[in-house]
Formats: sequence, C-alpha cells, structure tokens
Amino acid sequence: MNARNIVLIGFMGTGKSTVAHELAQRFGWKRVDLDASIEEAEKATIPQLFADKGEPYFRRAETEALRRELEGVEGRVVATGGGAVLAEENRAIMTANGLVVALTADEETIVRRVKDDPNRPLLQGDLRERVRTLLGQRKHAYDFAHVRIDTSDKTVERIADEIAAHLAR
Ligand SMILES: Nc1ncnc2c1ncn2[C@@H]1O[C@H](COP(=O)(O)OP(=O)(O)O)[C@@H](O)[C@H]1O
Ligand SMILES: O=C(O)C1=C[C@@H](OP(=O)(O)O)[C@@H](O)[C@H](O)C1
Ligand SMILES: [Mg+2]
Repeated sequence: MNARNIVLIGFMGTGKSTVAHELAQRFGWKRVDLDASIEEAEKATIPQLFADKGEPYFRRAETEALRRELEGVEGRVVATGGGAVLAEENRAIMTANGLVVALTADEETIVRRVKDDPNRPLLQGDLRERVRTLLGQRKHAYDFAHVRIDTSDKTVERIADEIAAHLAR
C-alpha cells in the first residue's frame, strides 16, 4: 500500500465518518474524525462552536486540527468535515499527506441520511432547501480528490472494498 494516510472528503451525509471507521478496522489503521478532534481540542461541541464563536473561528480550528492529525504521521484514516475542503490551505495539507478520497451521494440519499441528526449547524431550517443550496455552492469543491466514489445505494462494506481496490493499485 503506497498511501501514508487516507483522507475522506465529501458533502455532509456522504458517509465519511462511517466509512473511516470501517477502513481503519480493516487496515488496522487509526481512525481520526476531524470534528471529534476539534471538539476535544476546543472542549466544545460543533454546534456550540458555531453558536458561541462563529463559523470563521470553527474553520480556523479545523485547519489546526488537519495539521495536527495529518502532518508527519502515517497509518491514519481521517474523516474530514464537509466544509474542510473550502480553504486552499486545507486542500494542500490533505493532498500532501495522503490519498484523498471523495465520497459523493445524490440529494435524496443525503437528506435521508442527515435528517435525524440535529448536530449539523449548517443544515438548520428547511433541510431539503439547505442541502440543495449548499450542494450547489459546493458542486466542484471535492473535484481535487485523487479518487471519487459514489456511495448512494452502496453498503459501507462495498464502499470500503472500492477504496481498498484503489489503494492496491
Ligand atoms: N453507505 C451507507 N449506507 C447507509 N447509511 C449510511 C451509509 N454511510 C453512512 N450512512 C449513515 O448516514 C449517516 C451519516 O453518515 P456519516 O458517516 O456521519 O456522514 P458524514 O461524516 O459524511 O457526514 C449515519 O447515520 C450513517 O450511519
Ligand atoms: O459541511 C460542513 O461545512 C460541515 C460538516 C460537518 O461534518 P460532516 O460532513 O461530517 O457532517 C461539520 O464539520 C460542520 O457541521 C460543518
Ligand atoms: Mg462526519
């Protein structure tokens, strides 16, 4: 296996956190969820950070977490948050330190997967409308990935199989 680390990117609800868990188990690698890393470092939940400190503060904490979790290490599967790709600085950290895998899903699938979880500050209000608007704004945000995998109608195991096949190449 060539890649030092695997970095999962993609819109909210594409399954980054879930697939990272499966991949880390398979490879015996360490799973890192960037949101969890931020929550631990900041001693606050993601919704609290957005509400109390604002999104720009969260984004700075996100960049710090990416550096902390990816630079100079190997054997990690890092699940990023859906907006971690928006800063060029973050994209550079990801591509320099691992195989970047973009997970995608159609709008229906995303809405279905995120609808019972109230912990995504950017999806407050009319859920379908918010997902549609953000998906439009982020249409090309994940294009820099080395690999792109559609997760709609696929099991977590199948998605992990596909990523593992790319690693073996
Ligand atoms: N391939 C899949 N098939 C069915 N449900 C999935 C799949 N991947 C993720 N889920 C479910 O969708 C929800 C969101 O997944 P999560 O891993 O938190 O996404 P992300 O980290 O990309 O926002 C969770 O409830 C998870 O169990
Ligand atoms: O898309 C985004 O900007 C965000 C995605 C979330 O992570 P998930 O993609 O794991 O839901 C989390 O980082 C935060 O709520 C912001
Ligand atoms: Mg996640």
